[in-house]
Amino acid sequence: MQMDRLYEAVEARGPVCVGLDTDFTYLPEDFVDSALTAGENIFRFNKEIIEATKEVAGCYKVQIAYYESYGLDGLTAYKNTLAYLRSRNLPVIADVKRGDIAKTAEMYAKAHFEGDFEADFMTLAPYMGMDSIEPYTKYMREKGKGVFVLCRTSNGGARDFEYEKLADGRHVYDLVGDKLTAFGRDYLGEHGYSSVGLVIGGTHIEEAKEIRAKYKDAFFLIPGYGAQGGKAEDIAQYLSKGNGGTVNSSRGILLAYKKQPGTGFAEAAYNECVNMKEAIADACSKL
Ligand SMILES: O=C(O)c1cc(=O)[nH]c(=O)n1[C@@H]1O[C@H](COP(=O)(O)O)[C@@H](O)[C@H]1O
Repeated sequence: MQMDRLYEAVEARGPVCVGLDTDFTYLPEDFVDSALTAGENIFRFNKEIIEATKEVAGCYKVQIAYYESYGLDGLTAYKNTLAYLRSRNLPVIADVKRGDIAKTAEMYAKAHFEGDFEADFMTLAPYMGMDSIEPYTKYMREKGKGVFVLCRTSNGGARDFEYEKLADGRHVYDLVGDKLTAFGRDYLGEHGYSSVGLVIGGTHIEEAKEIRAKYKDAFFLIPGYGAQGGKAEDIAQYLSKGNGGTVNSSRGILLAYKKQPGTGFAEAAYNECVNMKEAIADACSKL
């Protein structure tokens, strides 16, 4: 089961999730091979980032928009990046944020859990309701796949809908978390975490302790570290003994070389992962 595998990867290598949100403009000029396409260069860059960070990252998240924006060339880079990660036995989250009626969701599940774009996990948006989530369970049962459902996101706009209060006093994000964790209880793994995980942004911390305590069996995907301002001491509160979640940083890792003059991008990415991992471990030890 992939959620058990992710738990074990975090236990072995730490909670850092390297976000491969690779825009062509992030590539150092002297790295770009002008004989190759944008997608081919992006894939070359990703391979170096993966090789440099694979001992210090629990998993990888590949944001599909960065690849779609380069058309078929970008999607080839997306496919190659997923295949490369899977061939090295590194857990990979397809950040595709899907959400649609059940029949269409069946196709999204097929698109991202088998074939050219097969990943171990995918991100989902819950707005259309539980029948838009249900079709993914076929792949949880048959192939052990997992999903991360947006619950309380890292952006400022989280306040527009997710923080709205219901008549019973709960936030809309509480409703999402309560429903999804109840639903996920049929898919618990041996480490106590369900194949249905939640996306909990690391930038809002008011209710961190409450959220962690309430959703004990939900593994969290925690974006917002670094470029969006999330700090290790805040994020640590969403983890449970340093596990139970994976902390994403994309620009902070891919562009680390710009803050480390004289250091190549792959080594700078490694350094950033190590700093992040140590800062989170230190913050966890102080809780
Ligand atoms: O689902 C996500 O991954 C996600 C949810 C959320 O609440 N906030 C958020 O930033 N993300 C993603 O996490 C990554 C954050 O990137 P950086 O801000 O560059 O570290 C991007 O791929 C976002 O699409």
